[in-house]
Amino acid sequence: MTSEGIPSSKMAAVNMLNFNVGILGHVDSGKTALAKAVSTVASTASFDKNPQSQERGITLDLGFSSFCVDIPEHLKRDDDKLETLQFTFVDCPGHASLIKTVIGGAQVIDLMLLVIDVTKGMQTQTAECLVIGQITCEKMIVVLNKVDLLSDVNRQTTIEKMTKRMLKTLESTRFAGCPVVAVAAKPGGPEAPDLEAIGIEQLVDTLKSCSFLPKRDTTGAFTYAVDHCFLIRGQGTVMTGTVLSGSVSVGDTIEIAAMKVTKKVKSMQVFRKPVSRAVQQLLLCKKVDYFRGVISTKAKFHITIGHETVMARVSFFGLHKDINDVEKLSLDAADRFDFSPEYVYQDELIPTNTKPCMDADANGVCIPACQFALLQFEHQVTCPHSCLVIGSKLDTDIHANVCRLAFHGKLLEPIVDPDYTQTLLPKVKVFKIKNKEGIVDRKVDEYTVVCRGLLKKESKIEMFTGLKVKLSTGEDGVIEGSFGQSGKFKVRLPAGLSDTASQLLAVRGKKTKGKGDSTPSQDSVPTESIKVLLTFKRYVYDPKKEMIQT
Ligand SMILES: Nc1nc2c(ncn2[C@@H]2O[C@H](COP(=O)(O)OP(=O)(O)OP(=O)(O)O)[C@@H](O)[C@H]2O)c(=O)[nH]1
Repeated sequence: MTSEGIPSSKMAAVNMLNFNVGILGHVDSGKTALAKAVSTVASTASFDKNPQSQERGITLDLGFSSFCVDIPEHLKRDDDKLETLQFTFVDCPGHASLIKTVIGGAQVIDLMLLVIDVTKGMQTQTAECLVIGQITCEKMIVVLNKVDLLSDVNRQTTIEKMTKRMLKTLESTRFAGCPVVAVAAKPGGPEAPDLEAIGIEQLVDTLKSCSFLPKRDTTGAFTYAVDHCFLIRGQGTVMTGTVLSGSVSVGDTIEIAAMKVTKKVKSMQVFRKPVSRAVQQLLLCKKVDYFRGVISTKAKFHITIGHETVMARVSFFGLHKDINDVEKLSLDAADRFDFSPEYVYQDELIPTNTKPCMDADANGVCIPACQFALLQFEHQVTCPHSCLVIGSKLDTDIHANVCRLAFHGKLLEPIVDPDYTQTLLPKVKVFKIKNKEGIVDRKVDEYTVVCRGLLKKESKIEMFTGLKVKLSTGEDGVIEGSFGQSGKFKVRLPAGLSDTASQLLAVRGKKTKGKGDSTPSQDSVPTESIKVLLTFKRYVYDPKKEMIQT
């Protein structure tokens, strides 16, 4: 197995620093044209080479390309020998239906180029890309493209107006005051193939000054997000992608978890140059979320981890105030959270606030405390430790003009299904405390009563066998097992029935006997019914389907 053209290229030579730049924006804003204008090296899947892309006239998957410059002064360190700065461009699709690919691509970027068609301004997917950028990367440059389409007379004023408008929009985001560069990536459009791009030099200068030393962590298990996979005759299977965590060297054996196979790494390349080692690339951030829909517990969301998007049921459970882990949301969005306060995380009872505790930061932006969530995936997904998790509602109508990204977070602890592997069992204890109430139906003897109304007819009573209950007359009991087929069950009372309970049950017995019916109906139940109360913990995730008594 070889890993050709690994774009985000960790692996570069020791004297080269790789910096990943995502190119995002609304469909047809000119992202691919910009990638082409600014790059000198193309990978296998760049510049819409995919025949389907050419047929449909839109970018369908991620395209990787690069160019190198001398290492800028501000990145030079006395103790290192960095000579070259390589910008790797990740050209993302712009069509609304391809947002999963954009989210996947954006998770490997350090800086985002937000491309805007200067004749159109902010469009729906521009806004969505801005949200993705806020979640995934640290810096942004706005690129106003197609300035050649503006008349000579109005060009400068239109660029200035659009720049002001963009900076106003970005004021409340982490990209406030970011650079705005005007370009024409492909002046004249498709009809003028030979015209030289305008403004690229200024863009390159801005890129150089905005570059920084990205955080790279080579520790932890090796996890690789594959974006393309194909066969090369004589070489075998080639996978291109990005290292999300850990590192890998030629000769290492890697596991492809989804296929349950292991393979040996034969060779690796970055933009066709052989390398011997690859390390992690991902930068983890948490940003503003503008989702306007309802985020309710137990609802299903599309969850994206790396390049994979899987449906999962999301259970929110409690609040935790940790200033380092704070997420900013508008009050409007935060108010729509449906919190379930009774959950417990690792034996610690979570505060029972029903609304997030609100703080305001220096700018008056409301900051709700962090929210724990349990994700139950519909099928297995490979998750690197502490990876970025983005939840979205991708079934929303793409013409609805709304943001589909709902929430984001960091993976805290994986819970592996024991059916898949015996090596890891759930460590996280997430359960809900449940109270159930029924009534004592009749006395069998001094130490046994039959109860009903607590469990449904179809409930598996054996799951409740052995759990402790309490009668409203004070006796403690233990569920012994089912009685008949209608949801009734026997309760054993180790200390026996109290006199009060015996009397109440005797009165009741007489009333029902008079009607000639050995099983009292609901109407014949006297008002003095004895209640049976059960309190237990139910796991939100419980592969063994255990009931745990509080
Ligand atoms: N006039 C003019 N046309 C441009 C410019 N840049 C791109 N175009 C044209 O705009 C159209 C879309 O360009 P692309 O680069 O494919 O746009 P894109 O944003 O990558 O498109 P998707 O990835 O499908 O969203 C093409 O016909 C380009 O020739 C420019 O600077 N000026």
